[in-house]
Amino acid sequence: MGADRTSEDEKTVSLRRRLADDLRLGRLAVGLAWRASPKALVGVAVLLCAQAALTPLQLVLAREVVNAVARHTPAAHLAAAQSEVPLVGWIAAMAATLGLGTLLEPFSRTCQSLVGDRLVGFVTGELVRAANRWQGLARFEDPTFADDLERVSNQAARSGLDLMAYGTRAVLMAVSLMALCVPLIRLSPLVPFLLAAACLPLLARQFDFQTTMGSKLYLLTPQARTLTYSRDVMVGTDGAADVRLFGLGAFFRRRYDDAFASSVAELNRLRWRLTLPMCASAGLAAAAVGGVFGYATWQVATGRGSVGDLVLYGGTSAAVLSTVASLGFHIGFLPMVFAFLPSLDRVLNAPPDLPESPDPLPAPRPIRTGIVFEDVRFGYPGRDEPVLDGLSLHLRPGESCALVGPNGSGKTTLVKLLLRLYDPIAGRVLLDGRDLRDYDLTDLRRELGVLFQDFVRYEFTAGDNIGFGDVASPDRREDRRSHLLAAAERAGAADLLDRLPDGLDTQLGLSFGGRELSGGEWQKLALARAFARDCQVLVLDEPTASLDTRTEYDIFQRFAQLTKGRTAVLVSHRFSTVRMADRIVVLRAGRVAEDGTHEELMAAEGEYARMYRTQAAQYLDDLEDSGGGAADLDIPSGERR
Ligand SMILES: Nc1ncnc2c1ncn2[C@@H]1O[C@H](COP(=O)(O)OP(=O)(O)OP(=O)(O)O)[C@@H](O)[C@H]1O
Repeated sequence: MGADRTSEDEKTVSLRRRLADDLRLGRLAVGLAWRASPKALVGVAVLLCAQAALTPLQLVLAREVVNAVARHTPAAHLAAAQSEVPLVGWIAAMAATLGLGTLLEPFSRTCQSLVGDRLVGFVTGELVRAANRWQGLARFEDPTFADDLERVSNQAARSGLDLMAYGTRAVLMAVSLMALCVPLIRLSPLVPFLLAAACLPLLARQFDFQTTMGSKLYLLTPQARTLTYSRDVMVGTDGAADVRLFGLGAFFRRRYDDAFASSVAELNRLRWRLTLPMCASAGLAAAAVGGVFGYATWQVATGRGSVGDLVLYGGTSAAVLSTVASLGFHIGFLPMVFAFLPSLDRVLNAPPDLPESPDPLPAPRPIRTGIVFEDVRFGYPGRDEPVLDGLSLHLRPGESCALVGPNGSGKTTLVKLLLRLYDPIAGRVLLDGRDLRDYDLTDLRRELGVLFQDFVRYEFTAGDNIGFGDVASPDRREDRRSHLLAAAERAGAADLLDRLPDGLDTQLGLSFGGRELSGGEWQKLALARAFARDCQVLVLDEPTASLDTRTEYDIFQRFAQLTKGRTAVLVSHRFSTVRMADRIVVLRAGRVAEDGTHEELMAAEGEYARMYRTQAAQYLDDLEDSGGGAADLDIPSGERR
């Protein structure tokens, strides 16, 4: 007995919590709609109320018209009847309500579209605002969060309006159902109850249909994302060449069709499973309405009611049936909206993904003691083994350090920790002796310039592609163009700008009819972007991978000057590039395996020396072909082939 009561109490508490949660989510969604478009939202609510009030009003007016006409039959009295004020008044009122109904419908739809469009724009704005607050990468790489983002973009964005519109309609329909029952009481007090009993199963089935379909759609989000991904591979520019050259079109099409068919088949199975019992319930409700109409006809025929009453009872019963049917749909839609609201909540109210210090320090300027990795351990979520495991390294200010190591040894991961795109699982990354987590992240990032291996090709102007490295101070720089040109010059992109029809103002990329660049040309602009930043730490991940040997050689010649006064971290497999650095660090198994100058590592005859010799031979061949020379590179004869 006591246990039963405890479980009942628990149920009540959990129900209360759910209700409180749903209320909070509802407030969030409607609040967004309100902030997006308050006036139009009020307009929608008023119009919906007016529309809902019209149906019972029209039925009452119809009864009055018919009764007034019936009072004047036979036909000889009709002319007199038409001149009567009440009849004319009823007809005019009836016509007015019909006209108003016709008028309100498009008006109401337009208002809803207006709120809908504004709401989608507003929620997207909020989404971008929220995304800008997330400073790390982990959240963007989490597939569960990606599902939430998909739901917000597709289903949840309009939820505030949907809740408002469907909720208001449902309430008004319930009120109008009650209003419709009033005249039926006159027919017999039992009639509304019998009708309600016969219509309830239909209401329940409609509700069940909507909620079950809503949950299914929610669960199918990962499949929907897979479909979108496959579609993008097939019709997007990224996969266009591969798909054609490897003949992948039919293959992907089949995979897409299969995945699509299996999702749709699941939905259809469910639809049919829910529709058949719904039809049975609808049949029961229709039979009840028919019964009421038959009973009303018998009453009128036996002199216990007017012809107008017959119209009223018949119309009312039919209106009850159609109202119940759409009430089920409207109420059922609400849990479907609620199913997607937690995603909206999780996305818009996601806490900061990287812990923020309550009292953050400004980034040091200048950096005095440098950057220290102190026994750092880091692994990506979902992977058992760590990528970095007990890594320790000191990057001194003003020093350039190259990271080398086999694929997957953690070079890029290390620089991402340095840029605080992730936090270590154990150990610390220190800047001037303080944990990176103690600094104001925005301020810290101002001191970091970066060129990633998979740099972004912005389909904007060439000037934007460079200037995005320095958006913090575009207005302060009066000499912005010369600043961008100087960055381009340092990255070896000056010739490229000369060749572009509008120089810095040339639109790039094919999506908007701009000029397409080669991989190396894009990389030069990305390098210029990194150089455009007035920062103290420069991170260059494979900066010369796509550059021709000549350009790489030029950069090599000026590297010390380009990184002067900055701490530079260089990740590269090209030993010609690696040699530019003051110091070289070899990573293996998540730790520092070798550390020293080029000469020291060559003398140590370790893995670095072996890899360098293998590559130097090939590089020298390339350089001779492009007009450079081994002498320029200062490669001692002992290091050559
Ligand atoms: N975002 C990520 N999520 C999960 N695992 C990742 C992620 N990025 C990298 N990894 C894994 O971490 C390991 C180290 O990757 P990282 O990119 O740091 O290596 P790298 O030394 O820079 O390699 P490369 O020389 O090929 O550029 C790899 O095994 C990779 O699969």
